[in-house]
Amino acid sequence: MLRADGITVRYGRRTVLDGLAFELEPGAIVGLAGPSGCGKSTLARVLALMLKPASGTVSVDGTAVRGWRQRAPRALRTGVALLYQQPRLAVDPRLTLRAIVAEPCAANRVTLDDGVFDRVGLTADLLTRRPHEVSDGQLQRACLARALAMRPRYLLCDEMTSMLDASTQALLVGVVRQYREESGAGVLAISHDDVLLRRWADETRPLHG
Ligand SMILES: Nc1ncnc2c1ncn2[C@@H]1O[C@H](COP(=O)(O)OP(=O)(O)OP(=O)(O)O)[C@@H](O)[C@H]1O
Repeated sequence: MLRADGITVRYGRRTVLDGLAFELEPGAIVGLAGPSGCGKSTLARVLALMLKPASGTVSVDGTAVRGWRQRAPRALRTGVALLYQQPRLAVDPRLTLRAIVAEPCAANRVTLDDGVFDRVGLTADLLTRRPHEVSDGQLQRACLARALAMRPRYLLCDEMTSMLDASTQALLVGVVRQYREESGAGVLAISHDDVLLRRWADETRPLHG
């Protein structure tokens, strides 16, 4: 279980999350709904151990998180993956797509399973290109491959498909669902598109700060 309790986040004087509790069960795909600006991305960043809340606790499969960002223990940090709306902001523009996918595996001494490229539909000719030589959809496939290569126990998708055309959306959602079936990972899906969310998630929960 990926669990957050009593999470409060402030940006300056503004409180965005106020004592929020949230649970993501293994094997579940939970949609997160709420108006723009209510703190969905903020919660995703807290759950991914990338943003330290002003107060509150996060635990990953029963282990309480004590350090955040680079200070989070590797086993906790690599167990939770976060995918963003804009893949171009999430990659090093100098690297090839293959290197982008391989980087976290190398840093964490995880063997890269080449099957991950097939899984997201990245062909060999795309893997030698750099981000400016591919489309947003192709780059987002690489970001998903990079996340899945680490076999996360929880996958947090923050508007992962919002910038993409319908067929790439469907492909990526299908890949995530299949990964969930095989691995029993828990998935959090954040999207403005209610229709997509209903199709994608087993249940949708409102965000109450
Ligand atoms: N780094 C930051 N510094 C200051 N304010 C921020 C920061 N990040 C987010 N905010 C503000 O906090 C509030 C919550 O932002 P957040 O991105 O979590 O909301 P959201 O529900 O994901 O919104 P959207 O659906 O529009 O993506 C917003 O008002 C936003 O402007």
